[in-house]
Amino acid sequence: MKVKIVNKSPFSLPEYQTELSAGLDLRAVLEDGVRLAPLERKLVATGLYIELPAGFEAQIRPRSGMAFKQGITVLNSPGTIDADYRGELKVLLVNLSNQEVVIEHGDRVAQMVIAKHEKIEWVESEALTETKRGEGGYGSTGKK
Ligand SMILES: O=c1ccn([C@H]2C[C@H](O)[C@@H](COP(=O)(O)OP(=O)(O)OP(=O)(O)O)O2)c(=O)[nH]1
Ligand SMILES: [Mg+2]
Repeated sequence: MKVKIVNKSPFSLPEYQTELSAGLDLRAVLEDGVRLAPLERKLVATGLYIELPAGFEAQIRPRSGMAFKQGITVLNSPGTIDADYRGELKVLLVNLSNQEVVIEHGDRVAQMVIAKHEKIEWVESEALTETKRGEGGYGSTGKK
């Protein structure tokens, strides 16, 4: 599928790192590096603007390496980019480690997965179809 993109970043377009990768890595566009104190969050620019077709969204997700090694994750994960959004793609990072973490200009800070989604119409009803599970959840199965 072809997707329109405007690239105002100094970097090349986001790429799949391997042939069958689901995510396109996103690079931070920063004047200077950004410092994140423990539990601090910051919105990081990407310099990218995309135009998704109707019925698609982009999900901004953490990179597992950064999460494991540095405790950096995407606070609103998965971030939702709507098909009608025309603003700059931004990544909301949070530092969940107990140390300050420095993010440098050009670091790959998150990955973006393009996904299909449904658009639904509600059928408002008085009651729902009965099932074996019923209202059970939160570890209800396997209990005696
Ligand atoms: O990680 C993110 C999440 C969102 N957005 C942009 C694209 C998205 O289409 C728009 C709105 O996002 P969302 O619906 O999550 O935010 P909201 O708090 O509900 O704001 P709004 O009232 O503008 O929808 O912000 C980003 O750039 N990065
Ligand atoms: Mg919204």
